[in-house]
Amino acid sequence: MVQGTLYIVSAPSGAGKSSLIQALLKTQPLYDTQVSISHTTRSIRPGEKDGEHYFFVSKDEFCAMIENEAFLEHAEVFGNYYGTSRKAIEQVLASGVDVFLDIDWQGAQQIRQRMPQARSIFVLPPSKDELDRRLRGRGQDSEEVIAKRMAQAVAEMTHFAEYDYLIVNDDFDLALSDLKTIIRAERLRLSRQRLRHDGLITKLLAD
Ligand SMILES: Nc1ncnc2c1ncn2[C@@H]1O[C@H](COP(=O)(O)OP(=O)(O)OP(=O)(O)O)[C@@H](O)[C@H]1O
Ligand SMILES: Nc1nc2c(ncn2[C@@H]2O[C@H](COP(=O)(O)O)[C@@H](O)[C@H]2O)c(=O)[nH]1
Repeated sequence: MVQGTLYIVSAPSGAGKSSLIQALLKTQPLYDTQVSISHTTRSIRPGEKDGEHYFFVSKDEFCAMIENEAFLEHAEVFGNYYGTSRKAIEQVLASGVDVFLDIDWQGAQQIRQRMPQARSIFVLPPSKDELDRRLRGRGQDSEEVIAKRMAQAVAEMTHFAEYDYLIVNDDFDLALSDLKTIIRAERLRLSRQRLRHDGLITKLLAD
């Protein structure tokens, strides 16, 4: 079985990374691509479901998971804790499915150290004004939370060069097409194709 590829997607809050990942998943079968569901201590937003958008846990539960080394990576973002379950990711990758992580730059650095084979994508907004408009347009965060996220946006964006790919999410369909192209190219990488088509290559090269 060829291992799935782990994709890290980061962006300043509101740039559209979750929307892009969700749109991509609609075009891919579940047996090919899945998104990781993180654990978080942040409060649940209207419309969010526990176990679907996040696993919403208390700080004590989160700390216990850190102690039990249950996270592949974890970080404090905008005053809340977020983490990626090690077991869930390892199981899905082992079954050959590609997994997307919607995580911040701190988590991305931890994953790169532990899994250098992971691929990473940074999503930029077309402008700061548009980022602000999208955060407000989403209508899910208070003024205080929006201000905190805008204040952190530049700090997040300074890490763009650490990523393998850069997508500017101005026109959504174009950005989605860029994301699909990246996935397609990664799947066509010689090393993966060789593993996948080992039998065929052996036959073709036989005398
Ligand atoms: N290309 C686009 N043009 C206009 N609006 C967009 C575009 N992409 C996303 N949006 C909208 O911007 C808002 C923020 O998008 P989204 O929630 O996907 O951002 P995010 O980067 O995942 O944020 P967070 O890190 O806070 O989870 C949403 O209302 C979404 O519909
Ligand atoms: N390091 C991690 N960052 C994560 C994880 N899950 C989400 N995030 C990032 O947090 C912010 C805010 O998300 P929101 O849902 O509260 O808007 C965003 O940048 C996410 O990418 C995680 O498991 N680890």
